[in-house]
Amino acid sequence: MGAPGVVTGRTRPTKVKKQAGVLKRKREDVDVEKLEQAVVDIDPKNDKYTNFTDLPLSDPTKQGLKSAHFAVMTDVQATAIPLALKGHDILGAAKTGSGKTLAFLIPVLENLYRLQHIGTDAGLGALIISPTRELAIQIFDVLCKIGRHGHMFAAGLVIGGKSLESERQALTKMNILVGTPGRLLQHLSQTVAFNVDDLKMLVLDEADRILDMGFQKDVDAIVEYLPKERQTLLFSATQSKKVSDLARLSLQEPEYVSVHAEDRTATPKSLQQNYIICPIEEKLDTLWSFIQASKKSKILCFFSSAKMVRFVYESFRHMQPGIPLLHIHGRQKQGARLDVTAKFSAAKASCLFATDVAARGLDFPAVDFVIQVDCPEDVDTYIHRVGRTARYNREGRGVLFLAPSEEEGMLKRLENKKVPIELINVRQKKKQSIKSQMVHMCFKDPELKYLAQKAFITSTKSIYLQKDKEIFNIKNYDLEGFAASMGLPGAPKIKFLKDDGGNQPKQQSRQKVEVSDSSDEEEVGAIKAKDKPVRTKYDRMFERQNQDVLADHYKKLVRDGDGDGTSAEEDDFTGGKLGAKDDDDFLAVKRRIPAEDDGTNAQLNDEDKPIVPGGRVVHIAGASQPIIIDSNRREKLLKSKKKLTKLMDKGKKLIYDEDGNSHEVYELEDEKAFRAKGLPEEQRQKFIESAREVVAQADVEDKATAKAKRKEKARKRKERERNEETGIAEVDEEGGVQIEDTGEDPLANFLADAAYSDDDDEEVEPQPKKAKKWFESDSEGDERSSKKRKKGKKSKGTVVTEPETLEDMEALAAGLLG
Ligand SMILES: Nc1ncnc2c1ncn2[C@@H]1O[C@H](COP(=O)(O)OP(=O)(O)OP(=O)(O)O)[C@@H](O)[C@H]1O
Repeated sequence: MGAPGVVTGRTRPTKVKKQAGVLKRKREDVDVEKLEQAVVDIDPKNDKYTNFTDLPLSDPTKQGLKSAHFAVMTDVQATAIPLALKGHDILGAAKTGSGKTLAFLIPVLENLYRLQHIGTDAGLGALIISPTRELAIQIFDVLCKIGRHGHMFAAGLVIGGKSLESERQALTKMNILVGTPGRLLQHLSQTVAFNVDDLKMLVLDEADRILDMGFQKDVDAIVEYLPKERQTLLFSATQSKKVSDLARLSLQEPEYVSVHAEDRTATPKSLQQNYIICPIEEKLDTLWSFIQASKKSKILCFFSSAKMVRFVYESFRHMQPGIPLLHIHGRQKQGARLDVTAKFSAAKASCLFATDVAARGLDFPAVDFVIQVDCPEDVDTYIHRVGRTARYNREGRGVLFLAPSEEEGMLKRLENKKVPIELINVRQKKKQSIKSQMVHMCFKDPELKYLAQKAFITSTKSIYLQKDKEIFNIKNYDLEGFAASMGLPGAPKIKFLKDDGGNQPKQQSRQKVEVSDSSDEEEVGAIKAKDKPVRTKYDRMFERQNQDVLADHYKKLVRDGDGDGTSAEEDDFTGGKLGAKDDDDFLAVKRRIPAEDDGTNAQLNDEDKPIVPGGRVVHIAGASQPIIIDSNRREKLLKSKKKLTKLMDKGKKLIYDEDGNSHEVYELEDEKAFRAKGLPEEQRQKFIESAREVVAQADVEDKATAKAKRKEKARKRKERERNEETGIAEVDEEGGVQIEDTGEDPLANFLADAAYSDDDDEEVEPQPKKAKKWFESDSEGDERSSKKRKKGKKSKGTVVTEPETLEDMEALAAGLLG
């Protein structure tokens, strides 16, 4: 078995090797005949198988199982493998972590082996479909693990992420393929050489998920390509015997392998399941406190939206929780998702925040706790989420957070599906409040605040869109409190339609939205893109709604025709987990773009009628020329404000003469008139002469003005000094010296004086340097105080005159001492 996309098998370059190959082939033929007989002899109803070695398996498979230390079969393996070896179609339902992967992989290897469906010419023999890329990779890894010891199949993984071309070349040589529905369908419809006519087996892991609404179309289309005569195996922890599904997949008399019916619980025995009552506004406090109390554990926390996952991850990370945090959701790039799964698998203590993209099938080793922070949409989702712990007889704990209004409905449903769960209480002593930290972080970091707003909206929206209204009723949640718990100053405005869900399109499962969202480029994107018209950022901008939920100014921007729609958030917001169609039904606030101001300024008038064949003429405000719309591309141009501005006339710069007539900046004179005035050189000289005279005259005027100004200033200065000398100065309340108000700003005076002081000429009278009197430095303070003393500060606001007579001096002294 080889690496993804690489054909494995042996090459035979030399004669000796060729002979060895022939011998080997013969030995295999003998082996195959024996095996065939042994399989015919199997009696699944009566025989009891315990170990893998009890089954008629090929040597390479036995070796592979042995080297991976798989010896004793699990219940589902012991029941399903014998039936599948005999070629039966199977509907397999067994608990999470019970070993379903081997229950279908072993029959795949064995049945193809016995048919000798091997080598590049044999074509595709088995197709294994998984709902997520991570799960497909995991299945492929197990296939390689047990198939690498002597099997010569070519096996490949088709999940996207690589170029179609490179996958295409390898694809045509594969015997076994593991893939996600979207990418597989893409190859089936586009890769001509991909031949599935001889397909022997089709396997659907997490079959209920693959057959539900999210993948329905893709899977039906894939099945159309496959031969009807084939063996089909369907496995899931939450499998049902839906007749419609059986018909869709042309199952023939399927064997129903249901292992958990016997012990009367739908979940593993080694799993301890509890729930706590936790109002929505206390979820973050409770989760934080829980993490603080379990820093040495491996914890997996589920949320209903990718934005919430991001918000909790980012905010908790800032608060340094003392345990490595990770996050995974469908909007991450494939590389990042794989990195996270690898890190969480390898970690001893870690906390992973996840959406339901990690709910199914993933086999993280030794997870201690699964915390369902947001209530799952249904019991099946609960079972898959909680099944990430307590796998293959190991112990594990699941804790479900239920809002008071969710309790009754959810418990009823869990009980109906045989899920044993008990109420526990949170120790109030251990509970910490992180509200103030959240507020502080959101205040300090606008990006986090914005993320909080988006997380609030998607979480609320996800509750609102739940189909099970008995459990989820948006009116029962304290949304203001919820927003406050996230550090937001108030709940972002979201208007729900009066029609409270009655007209909702039948709710798509949240998982589905998440998963299909996760695979923007690869899984579904390429196929679905075909059905949808191409939408540009500008299109999305005009279609966007409810923008005022996040920013009032944005609406204003759009009304002003100023938004360019290129904000980084745009994709995030419109491409969120819940699709644009949901937005229409969910949010009442529509962006209003008046027809006359719709951002295009294109006014279609009477002349819109086609006057040229195949086109119509449109006049654009501000453009001198009409444009002809004769193609879709041109039609789109009308919607693009940016492109339209290019068509508009550029403005002209004008100057106005004394009579108020406008002229262009450069106006060309009539040539005849110009020549009549004389030779160009003479005209130039004349012009220079006249300009020189004008400049000289202006110079004389300027000098006179400057001189007059200086004289005036000198006069004012003298006057001030005279005033001072005659004592028209006051001592202000603070004890500072204040000039009598002359109606001029002393600072302005000072600056003006300084400006002129540089170019003082002989006409300017010498300036006594007293200006600093009003703006002194610290050292000058002493001088001032001595002067004050000289003038005699008697009391605040009292005008004091210089003592002239002896009596005056005695009176001043008495005042100073008194
Ligand atoms: N016979 C076996 N002996 C020992 N370990 C086994 C055996 N079969 C499976 N396991 C181990 O049990 C774990 C769970 O197996 P697997 O992932 O196939 O479970 P599953 O039933 O597909 O779970 P889920 O429903 O969550 O997808 C794996 O780690 C696998 O290696």
